[in-house]
Amino acid sequence: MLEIRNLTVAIDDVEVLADIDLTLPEGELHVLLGPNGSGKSSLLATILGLPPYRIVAGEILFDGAPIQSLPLEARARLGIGLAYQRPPSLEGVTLRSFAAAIGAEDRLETEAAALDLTAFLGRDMNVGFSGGEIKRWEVLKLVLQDPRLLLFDEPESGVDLEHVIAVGEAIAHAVRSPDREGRTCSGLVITHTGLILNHVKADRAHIMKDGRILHSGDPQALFAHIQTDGYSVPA
Ligand SMILES: Nc1ncnc2c1ncn2[C@@H]1O[C@H](COP(=O)(O)OP(=O)(O)OP(=O)(O)O)[C@@H](O)[C@H]1O
Repeated sequence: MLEIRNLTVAIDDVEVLADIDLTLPEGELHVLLGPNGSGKSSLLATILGLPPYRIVAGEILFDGAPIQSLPLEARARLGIGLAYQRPPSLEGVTLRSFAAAIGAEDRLETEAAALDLTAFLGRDMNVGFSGGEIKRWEVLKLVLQDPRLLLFDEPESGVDLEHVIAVGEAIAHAVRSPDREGRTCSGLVITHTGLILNHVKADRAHIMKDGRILHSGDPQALFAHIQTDGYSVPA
């Protein structure tokens, strides 16, 4: 579904990603691991086409076609969606009105209940939400958008241990179920804590460092390696 080849990306003249190669097949869920500032969020933002990231070299293929020249809106229409690390507040837009605006009212109650957000549906987006509530709504928002390629930037950070289960199950369900047109989805999830790995059966993990993919392999094995030996290449 997603193929990234030799991707180098800069902000102004500063390189933030270098020679990234990553293949995410249809139906798979991969995780990105790596220290602060290693380029994980930059990679997700570049896939979606967010500013200020500038592709210096390489290409991003979605369903075999290059998308790096397409504007963000066109990539979203192709079915690429991102749950942001730090989403903004939006006064005057309730969760219910957002769901109506994207034609997802029919699924709102069920999906909101799964993430324990039923009581929030009349509130303005993220206004006065706690840190964990913001992250749960961010996951729900992406689920409601029903993308084919789901990108999650630290979806469980700040989420309490009970609700991490709900977040993990919502991600697993969204990635492993077909979209509304019956097409297979894929997911890419950034995690520091690894908690999400207990609830999402990830197919592959990639360790990023200094803007590069250092190593790829089995998610549980790589996470265990990081806990003992840090972000290094396993022997
Ligand atoms: N808009 C920007 N302007 C300047 N520098 C930026 C910008 N966005 C990212 N960077 C820099 O690019 C590097 C990679 O940042 P990025 O957010 O991708 O890291 P990350 O791996 O997601 O980190 P974390 O785990 O802390 O979220 C960092 O050094 C960061 O300061």
